[in-house]
Amino acid sequence: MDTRTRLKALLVERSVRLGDFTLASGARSSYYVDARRTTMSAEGQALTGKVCWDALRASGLDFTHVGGLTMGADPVAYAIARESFDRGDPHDAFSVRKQPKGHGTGQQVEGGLPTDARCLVIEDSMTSGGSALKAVDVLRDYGCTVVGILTLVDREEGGRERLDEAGLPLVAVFTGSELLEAARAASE
Ligand SMILES: O=P(O)(O)OC[C@H]1O[C@H](OP(=O)(O)OP(=O)(O)O)[C@H](O)[C@@H]1O
Ligand SMILES: O=C(O)c1cc(=O)[nH]c(=O)[nH]1
Repeated sequence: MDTRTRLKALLVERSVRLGDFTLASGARSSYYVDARRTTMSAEGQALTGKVCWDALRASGLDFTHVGGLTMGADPVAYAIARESFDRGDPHDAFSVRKQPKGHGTGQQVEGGLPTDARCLVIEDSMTSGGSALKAVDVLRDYGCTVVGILTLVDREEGGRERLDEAGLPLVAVFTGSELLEAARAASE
């Protein structure tokens, strides 16, 4: 089985839930992708790094660093950074806090991101695109350039259109509908 197929199987098995859920945007949904249950697993870390790194290299996007709004983005970004090192082309990761830290350094961007970085913003699961765009705003205020977005799962609920309007290219590894279809087939 190739790595993308195995990662999809892991997402279907560990992350896709059918039911009634309230989303970050406030919208309701009949399914939820708890990507963390895949991306934080040992096998999921390895697969996420490989599949996302290949997708980014195929995209042609020119970036120096990867990261997004904590916490869903974190294990995806760290897996990509690790994979980039293993492939001999290291790209460091960073995390964007939802709020600046209330003590210590008071930082909102963690990981030692240089202000001349070309950032690739990471999402685990994108719905409205609001979380990705929040990370973009914080990174631009910090001084960085944002060159695009990668999401492990695009739920196809307006995020791509909002990013298009903002002039930001989106790389989506899986769609919500393909995961949902596989989950429904598996439960039959
Ligand atoms: O495209 P959007 O409408 O913004 O929704 C997607 C966001 O929702 C989830 O995060 P959540 O806010 O649940 O927080 P978490 O990452 O801290 O778990 C997910 O990790 C995305 O970041
Ligand atoms: O929109 C969201 O909040 C959301 C949807 C989803 O499928 N998974 C997730 O972690 N967040």
